[in-house]
Amino acid sequence: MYGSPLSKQSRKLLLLGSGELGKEVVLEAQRLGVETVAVDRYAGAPAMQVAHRFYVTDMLDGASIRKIIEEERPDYIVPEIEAIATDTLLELEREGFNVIPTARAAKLTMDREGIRRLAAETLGLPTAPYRFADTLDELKQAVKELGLPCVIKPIMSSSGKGQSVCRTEEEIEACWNYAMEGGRAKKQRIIVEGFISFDSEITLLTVRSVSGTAFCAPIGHVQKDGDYIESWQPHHMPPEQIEEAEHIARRITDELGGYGLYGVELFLTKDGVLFSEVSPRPHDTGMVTMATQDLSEFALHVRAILGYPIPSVRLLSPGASHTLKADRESGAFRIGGLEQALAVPNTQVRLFGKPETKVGRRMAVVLSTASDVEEARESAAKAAQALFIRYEE
Ligand SMILES: Nc1ncnc2c1ncn2[C@@H]1O[C@H](COP(=O)(O)OP(=O)(O)OP(=O)(O)O)[C@@H](O)[C@H]1O
Ligand SMILES: NCC(=O)N[C@@H]1O[C@H](COP(=O)([O-])[O-])[C@@H](O)[C@H]1O
Ligand SMILES: [Mg+2]
Repeated sequence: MYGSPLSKQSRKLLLLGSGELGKEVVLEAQRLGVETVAVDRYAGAPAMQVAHRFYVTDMLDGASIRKIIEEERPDYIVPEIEAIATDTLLELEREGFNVIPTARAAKLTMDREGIRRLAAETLGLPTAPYRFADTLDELKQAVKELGLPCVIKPIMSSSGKGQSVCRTEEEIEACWNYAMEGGRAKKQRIIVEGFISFDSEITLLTVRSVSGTAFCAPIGHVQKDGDYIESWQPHHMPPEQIEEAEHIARRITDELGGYGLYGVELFLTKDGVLFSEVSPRPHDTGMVTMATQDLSEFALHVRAILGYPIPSVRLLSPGASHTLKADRESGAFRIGGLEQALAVPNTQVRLFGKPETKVGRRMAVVLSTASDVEEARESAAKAAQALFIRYEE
């Protein structure tokens, strides 16, 4: 029970991170009459454009996020990106604030080491073989132990930033330098993983609510340079493989706990399903659910957070998503081609409204439905190809 936004009786949700995923969380929260506050490192972030209020700050600065939270006193603190001062979240939780899904989940998933050690070493879930390295020499040793090719990633990064595949010994140093530049935080540690030649990879959206744990239909996706290009739902899997995937997702999300939606990333291989990583929040590949499900991943996240029941999740139609990415840096640009893109049947376009482009930055997504996944993928790809960015500086 709560009153209207901006009243004394309101229910308040504060987002840490205000990108395209947060924008949808804010919209869903507002549908349920919740007051929303968006925080991110730059002004004009997508979720800020739709929230009741916003703050611009460095989210790795614990004192600064504490100040905002103490002033706002939100009912729910909802992390939307990995790189946040999570020790401050742990303290705030101890002081009685509600961090979604939990401060520990945010802390463990912020760095690849925390979540990988928990999944592989504590829970015994199958993963790619891995090592950690703090120096170039340690990296060389790790590569020797794991063999080539291998995948090198900063422990704190997302959307493939700083990530590369190392194929020869000569490439090790370049991969190291790339990882040093790409990490979000100042921390220099990296993870090296054995390269997995998977048949396909999926995200299993898993929602924990008062109604228990529910799984969405598996979402297949294709990634390029560590970042997602297209996704589709459902990804066809034999029932035993779905069971294996759900078993892994349940183990890791039960361990992390709390209420909210998780995106469990899994590799499907000939030797079984491997755990890759987990987001304790809506997942980029899950944007497809805005077209395919009765309740999108964002609606599910908000319902779970507010403590409302989720008796069922229905897949209404097969569907696909396809991203539009920028290829240079600019603060003056227009996105065109919507006339052609929207002429594709059963297709929608979401422009995120980011104020600047950067090389590889995701600016929009196309969502298509069809009677089967293949057709939906074709429609989404066709519409995405029709979209373009015209740079004016
Ligand atoms: N060990 C591996 N073997 C083969 N491919 C891999 C491996 N690790 C990662 N990849 C590929 O790179 C993609 C991105 O990796 P990962 O999910 O770890 O990075 P990320 O930066 O956290 O991405 P995001 O934030 O978008 O989830 C994976 O989805 C997969 O396609
Ligand atoms: N894979 C994680 C992911 O997709 N996160 C989404 O991208 C935004 C950052 O985008 P930006 O780097 O373009 O600002 C985040 O705020 C979140 O919405
Ligand atoms: Mg990932």
